[in-house]
Parts: sequence; structure tokens; C-alpha cells
Amino acid sequence: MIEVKEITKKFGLKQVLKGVSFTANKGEITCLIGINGVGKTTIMNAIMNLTPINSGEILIDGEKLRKESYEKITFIPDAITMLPQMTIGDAMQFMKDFYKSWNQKRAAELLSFFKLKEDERISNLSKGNTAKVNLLLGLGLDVDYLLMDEPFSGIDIFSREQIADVFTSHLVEDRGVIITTHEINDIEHLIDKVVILDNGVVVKSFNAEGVRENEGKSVVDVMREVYKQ
Ligand SMILES: Nc1ncnc2c1ncn2[C@@H]1O[C@H](COP(=O)(O)OP(=O)(O)OP(=O)(O)O)[C@@H](O)[C@H]1O
Repeated sequence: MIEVKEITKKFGLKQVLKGVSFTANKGEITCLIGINGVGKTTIMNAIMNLTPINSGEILIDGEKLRKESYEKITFIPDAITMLPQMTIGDAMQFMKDFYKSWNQKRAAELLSFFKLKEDERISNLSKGNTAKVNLLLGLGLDVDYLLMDEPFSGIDIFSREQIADVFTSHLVEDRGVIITTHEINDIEHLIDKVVILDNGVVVKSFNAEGVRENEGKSVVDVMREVYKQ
């Protein structure tokens, strides 16, 4: 389990996070939702130790973040991190050489799931295929937790559907996923837990299926209530 406990973060005079707490379990998709600038990426960066927090703590499976924590967790960025002259196959080979936890079999399966070709150059990838390659490189690692910042941003509907499908497949298995997205409609049916942020704190956190079944509301309905729109 990832436990985010009362974290605060200030950029200059701006207090972006004012005591954010939530948990994300293995085997579940937890979705961080909030309007632009609310601090979703900052939370992801804090979990990945890419930005120092001012107070609070983050635990992974009950332990404080340390170097070894990052053998359990990976961040899937929205921009490609491989050199443009590489092919997808080169990028996969790089991951294999660099990470003990690389799972070549799963990566090969993802390659065919996304209908990507190993000899395609990174520089020639469309935005949708870039997102798929990023997902392949992240999901190819045998880690327990995956963080994804806006995996659907600027991507056509068919690619979005394909990316959403991967979440329900055995390729994600029983891992824990934390995702930020503005494209809630695309993944509403996949989300287990929703964490709504506003004004530096978590204003509502709920089980998506529970709200759907017990109150007949969609995640967007709840979001509208929270933001009174
Ligand atoms: N390195 C930084 N220096 C100064 N301010 C920053 C920095 N990183 C983020 N911020 C500010 O912190 C706030 C939260 O940013 P963040 O990117 O976390 O929001 P977000 O919820 O992910 O937004 P979006 O939905 O637009 O992606 C914003 O006001 C942003 O300008």
C-alpha cells in the first residue's frame, strides 16, 4: 500500500499542498482528480522523490521512502525519455540491460497488444504511440506500483480505448496504479478509488463502484457536486 500522510508543499510563497492524505492499494486503480494546478503532478513527484515535501510522510508497504522503494514503484511520464534515434526495440533492450526487474516476456506481449513494431524509431512515433511505448516501458518492469500522469492527454479515442483496455488486462495484474487524468469518462469504469483534490487538500475520497451502485452517480457527478459546477 502507498500511504500519503498529511503532506505539505510550498513553492515560494504558494502553498500548493496543505496536508494531503490518501492511500492507494495494490490491485486497485486510484485516480487523483482535480482542476488544473491543484497539485496532482506535485503529489506524483513527491511519491517519486522528485520534489522534496515540506512536511508529512509517504510510506510504501509500511516503510518510509528510501532508495530501495524505487525497486517497487515506477513513474510513467507523458513524454518519451528515450533518445529519438533509438528504435522501440533499442529502448526495450536498454530497459533489459539497465533494470533487473525488466520482464521481457510481458514487454513483448505489450508490444503486440499495442500493435507496435520493434524497428520503429522513437523520433517517428505519433503522440498516441509515444504514450503506448511509455506504458510498455513502465509496465515491462516487475514493480508493484505504477504512477501515471495524464496517460490519455492529447490522444485519439481509439488509442485511449486501447490504453484503457490494458488496465483491465493481466498485463497490469494485481499491481497498484495511481493515475491522474482529466479524461475521466475514458476510465470511469476502471477506477476503484477516486481522490478529489481542491485547495491543497483531499476534499473527497470514495469507491467509484460504491457511489455508482448505491447513489447512482458517476465520478463526474460527484466532481460537479464538489466543485459546485
Ligand atoms: N517547480 C515549481 N516551481 C514553482 N511552482 C510550481 C512548480 N511545480 C508546480 N508548481 C505550481 O504548483 C501548482 C500545482 O502544480 P501541479 O503541476 O502539481 O498541478 P496539477 O494538478 O498537476 O495541474 P494540471 O492538471 O494542470 O496538470 C501550480 O500552481 C504550479 O504552477
